[in-house]
Amino acid sequence: MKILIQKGRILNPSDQTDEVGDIYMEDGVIKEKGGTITPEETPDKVISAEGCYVMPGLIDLHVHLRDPGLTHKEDVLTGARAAARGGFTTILAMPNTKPVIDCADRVEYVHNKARELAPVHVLQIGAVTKQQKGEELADIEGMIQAGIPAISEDGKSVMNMKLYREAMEIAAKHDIPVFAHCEDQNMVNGGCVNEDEHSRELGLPGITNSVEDVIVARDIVLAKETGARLHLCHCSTKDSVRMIQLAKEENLPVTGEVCPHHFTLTSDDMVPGDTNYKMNPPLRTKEDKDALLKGLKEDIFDVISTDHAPHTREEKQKTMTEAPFGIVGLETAVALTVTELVDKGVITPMQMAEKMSYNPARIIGSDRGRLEVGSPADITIIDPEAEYVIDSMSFLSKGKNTPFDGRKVKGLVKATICDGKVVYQQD
Ligand SMILES: NC(=O)N[C@@H](CC(=O)O)C(=O)O
Ligand SMILES: [Zn+2]
Repeated sequence: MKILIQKGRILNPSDQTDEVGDIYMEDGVIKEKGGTITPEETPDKVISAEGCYVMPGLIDLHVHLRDPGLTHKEDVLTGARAAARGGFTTILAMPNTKPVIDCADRVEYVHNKARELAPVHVLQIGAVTKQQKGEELADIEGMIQAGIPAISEDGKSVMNMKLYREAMEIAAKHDIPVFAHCEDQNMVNGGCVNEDEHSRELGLPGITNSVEDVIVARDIVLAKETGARLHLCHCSTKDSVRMIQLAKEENLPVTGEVCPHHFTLTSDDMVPGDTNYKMNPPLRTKEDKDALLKGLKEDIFDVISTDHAPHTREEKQKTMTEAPFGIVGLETAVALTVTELVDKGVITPMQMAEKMSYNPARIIGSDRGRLEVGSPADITIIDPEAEYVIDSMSFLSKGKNTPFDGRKVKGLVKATICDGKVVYQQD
């Protein structure tokens, strides 16, 4: 397969180049880049990218594929198709499945299924403890042998610090990152939304900032002591921003991510009773959101991830206290990032390419996330000027649970190319 992309705005974080030109790829590898390219042989496909960003294929470090066991919500194939439509060429699957991915066989199950069916790269993350019970360590080294890019107990925190530190030591020894969902399991105490005037008004149990902050602090301390690379998932509080900044000033191996819903919405936007505004961590206050925006602008946050968390309509029709936490994100992340961050001047298009591709690649030690001659042809083409209304019924994901249905946005994925093959093209 030979593909020529013409006249795009090529954004390459690895050498910070931002220039209009062509890219030519053959057999899954970028062969030529820049200027006007006239290939010797006729390409199989020519894509006009005039007025579009051409970025290294987006990488989402935080996706719930629900496979095995909860495939009525999502499976490897539907999740990967949604990813391709959302501009992602690599996604990392969290291990809170049924059963939990806590041993090599289960990692291999996902990797084999993805290799066979998925249009994009799927990397399975391993759990920290067996069955995510927080009692004994999972077979971390076995899973590393099977190719996990990271370990995570996402969905909860490992509350036993001694056990967690042992896991961090193993991660440090093998130089894989620990992805941390920061939530004190005792302090959360049945909370379902942010603790503030809205939770009090609606009589809903609240989640304080300290539920997140104490674990962020704890995990940074443990990363400092063990040397483990710590990646803080879905940061939502203003103090988490300050703590990551402090850790970076000390040159600790700490990175942080923010999800589009947390930089777009606050608890003021919640529609009472609408469980599509219920996710973990919860939508916080304007003060918190402003701190996240500052953290994104100043590169305190390295990553934008989706925390794509599909649930069924039936489950999401339950009450605010009973419905599960989580919203889908793979098919709205690009638009929300363009609309809320790039268009408003919070971050540049180059920073978008860094936070959605280059930095995630570096965190997992991948050579992707760059547009260089000789690198794998994982490429995302985005029209930043295209305006449209988000329609959850058009999602390829099985999950339609989003608070952004009907929202007017800018920024459309025109095409996603993975290993030199067009895996999605907008028609
Ligand atoms: N974020 C969520 O609200 N839910 C996630 C778990 C998680 O990422 O914490 C899920 O698995 O549904
Ligand atoms: Zn989480």
